[in-house]
Amino acid sequence: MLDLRFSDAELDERRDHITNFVREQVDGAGTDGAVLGLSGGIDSTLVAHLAVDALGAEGVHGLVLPARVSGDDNMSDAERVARELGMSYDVIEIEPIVDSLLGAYPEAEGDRTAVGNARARVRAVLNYLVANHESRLVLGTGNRSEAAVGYFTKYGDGAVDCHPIGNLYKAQVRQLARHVGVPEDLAAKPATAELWEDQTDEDEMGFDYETLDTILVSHVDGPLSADVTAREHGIDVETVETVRRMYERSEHKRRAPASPDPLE
Ligand SMILES: Nc1ncnc2c1ncn2[C@@H]1O[C@H](COP(=O)(O)OP(=O)(O)OC[C@H]2O[C@@H]([n+]3cccc(C(=O)O)c3)[C@H](O)[C@@H]2O)[C@@H](O)[C@H]1O
Ligand SMILES: Nc1ncnc2c1ncn2[C@@H]1O[C@H](COP(=O)(O)OP(=O)(O)OP(=O)(O)O)[C@@H](O)[C@H]1O
Ligand SMILES: [Mg+2]
Repeated sequence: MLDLRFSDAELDERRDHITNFVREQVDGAGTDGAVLGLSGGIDSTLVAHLAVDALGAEGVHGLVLPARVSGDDNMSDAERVARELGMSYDVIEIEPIVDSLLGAYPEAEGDRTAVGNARARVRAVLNYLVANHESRLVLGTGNRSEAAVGYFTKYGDGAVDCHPIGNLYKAQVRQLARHVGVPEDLAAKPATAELWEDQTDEDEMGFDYETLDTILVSHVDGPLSADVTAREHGIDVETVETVRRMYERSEHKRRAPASPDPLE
């Protein structure tokens, strides 16, 4: 497997590059700061740290948005992040909103993916309620590994104004998080979307992030063929091809919606 970790000098450079990016996005939009969802996971925790670095604690508003399936430990970690960074935050239970959607369309009851994605979309609505009301930008927390395989909800956690860590692979997210002072228990946590009970990213995707990152860097974003990637890294060629297909099939999530070509 590839070791994607940055050198110490690169870590500082990356941190500065991202904090400058956040400042430029907020200033360029003429807004007064940023809002983001805090899940207690490593992606949102890292973005919160970088955003507070960039904008100061008063420039960042956190939303902790528990659902029925959210772990209490994750929600208390999310609050801990906001408190330790000194940023303002609200805790808003989203399940009554999800229940009301299902009351309006009961056919989706029990459909794990549809309901899970609705949770992510309810969070997006709340992020934008705050963004509109307080003149803030919504910060995305997606990284390159998730984006490449479409492992996010279209117009849910994907509905954001910019992606500060959008160029980082998951291993780099963990490393930069440790570098900026994210506590080790958060930096080491297994990734979970928490859209339904006991969900973990690696179980659902069917491979681990180390394998995913290696395939992305070598094959999907890099120059190696599927066969060479598999041989060089000791990965099944089927897994390499699965990742490639996930990348191709999720192209629509990374683009603006299509319209017909103009008539000649
Ligand atoms: N070719 C195409 N061109 C244009 N649009 C296309 C399309 N194919 C599907 N679509 C549309 O896209 C929809 C499917 O996309 P979507 O609604 O996103 O749904 P889908 O990709 O099925 O599910 C989201 C996945 O992301 C995972 N996730 C979500 C949120 C957070 C995280 C996390 O890591 O925290 C992970 C979740 O566990 C699940 O595996 C279809 O219902 C259709 O509306
Ligand atoms: N309970 C929640 N409250 C607020 N925001 C949430 C909640 N659950 C998810 N989100 C938002 O959706 C984003 C996507 O979730 P995702 O699981 O990919 O990231 P994460 O939890 O920060 O890190 P990890 O992938 O390691 O679990 C989160 O970063 C966060 O912004
Ligand atoms: Mg998570």
